[in-house]
Amino acid sequence: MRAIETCGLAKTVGIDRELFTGLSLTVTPGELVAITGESGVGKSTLLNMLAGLDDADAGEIRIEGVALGPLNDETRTKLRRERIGFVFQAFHILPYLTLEQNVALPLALISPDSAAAKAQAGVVLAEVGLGDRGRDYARDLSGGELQRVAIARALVHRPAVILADEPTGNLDPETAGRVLDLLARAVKSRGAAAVIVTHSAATAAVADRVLMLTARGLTPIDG
Ligand SMILES: Nc1ncnc2c1ncn2[C@@H]1O[C@H](COP(=O)(O)OP(=O)(O)OP(=O)(O)O)[C@@H](O)[C@H]1O
Repeated sequence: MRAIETCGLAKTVGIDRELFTGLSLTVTPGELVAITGESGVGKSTLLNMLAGLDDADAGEIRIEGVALGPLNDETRTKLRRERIGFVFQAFHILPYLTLEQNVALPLALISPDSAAAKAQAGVVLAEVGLGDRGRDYARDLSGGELQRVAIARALVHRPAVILADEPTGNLDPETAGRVLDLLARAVKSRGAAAVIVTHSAATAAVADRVLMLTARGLTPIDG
């Protein structure tokens, strides 16, 4: 089964500015794909489309075999909450919640069992090396630590697909390398499919494939 499958995607923004056409991408479980390309070419737009947050003008996106196009908003939101995890550059971690509460948030959207959610949050926090910090408030953490919390939160509901937009953009190279290793190991051990938008060579180094986005779609870059 393919975790992500797109075929002939096209996207126009504004009145008639065509970002790309004929874009095809297949990502299998356990595979980590890095997408690079010039500023403004449409990398973040493509991630939003893969998450069902933005519509394609042509072509189809399937997540675990389910086509996003025909789904109504409610079903799309359900699929996104249950099957997709996000990591953003700006973290989106809430400062006045504890790490445990931040990481448990995606589970709260799926199931009301808060004790189980807390336990599960503790397990992923340990996986990212923050097992003893669950009761600390997010506002007291460093940038690298916050990014690890963001990764834990993206993984906690065991999504089939992980989408990351410049996940190490704010970090120094050494911390960025450690965070990426961790993300790559988590993707592999869980058999998730990951798409990471990046300008960083360090991300490209942990990826199984690096693809360049241009107006004509995605082209492989030789490692
Ligand atoms: N809803 C919209 N209406 C008009 N223009 C848009 C819309 N969404 C995106 N764009 C434009 O589409 C282009 C692609 O944006 P996007 O953020 O996807 O680029 P990117 O490749 O991620 O860039 P960067 O590397 O700088 O983050 C930009 O020029 C942006 O201004």
